[in-house]
Amino acid sequence: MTGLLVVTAVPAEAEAIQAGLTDPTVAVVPVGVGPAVAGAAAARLLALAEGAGRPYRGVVSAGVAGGFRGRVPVGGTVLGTRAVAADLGAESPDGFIPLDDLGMPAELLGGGTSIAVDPTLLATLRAALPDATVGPVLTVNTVTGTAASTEALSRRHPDAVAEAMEGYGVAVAAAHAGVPFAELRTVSNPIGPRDRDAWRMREALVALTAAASALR
Ligand SMILES: O=C(O)c1cccc(C(=O)CC[C@H]2O[C@@H](n3cnc4c(=O)[nH]cnc43)[C@H](O)[C@@H]2O)c1
Repeated sequence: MTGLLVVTAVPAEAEAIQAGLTDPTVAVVPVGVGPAVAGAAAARLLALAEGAGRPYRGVVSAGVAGGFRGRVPVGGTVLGTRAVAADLGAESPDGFIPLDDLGMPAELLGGGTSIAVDPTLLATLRAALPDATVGPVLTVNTVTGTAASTEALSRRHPDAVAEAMEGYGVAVAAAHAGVPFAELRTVSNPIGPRDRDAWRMREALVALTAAASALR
């Protein structure tokens, strides 16, 4: 059994985590932006490790995220309880319909559009990061950038704390491989009308380095 696999979207996130790691068995790999590429890459890494007889004991989707105002501050740390595919479904004049509600056979939905993180992995991370905000993390294909879509997303997911673009893809890969999954994020920007000046990437990367010692 090897250590944890931590997948990030971009190298800057991987480097920030690497800088704060205390456990040498943790592997950190940048795999790309978005749920499709992150899920495909994570699935391959998990399968290669399993095939080599050294399966990872868990996989963590980590990196920066947008935070829902009033739920988590910019610079704050988030631990996901569920990875939610927030835009996987259909639009209708009456609003968004999640894929689970569209009558798909259950076996074609993998873990559904909301996948719970592993409780043991989450408990370990919570113990090491007691100040982290804990709650569902949405996975989106498009960064939310208008007041209307922020309001709609917030109404549909009143308990969600953050949105990012990879968690659900990695969670599906983990579920297929039978490997525990978790999500660790630090907040680079508030979710809302697009305002690049409000992004605090450096602050979020520093927070990622500080949180990295929890990955063990
Ligand atoms: O809009 C831009 O100009 C822009 C410039 C650089 C990067 C981006 C991104 O969209 C980065 C997405 C990347 O970071 C995560 N992330 C961070 N904040 C959010 C968010 O509010 N909503 C969704 N994803 C976010 C995400 O996981 C990606 O890996 C944009």
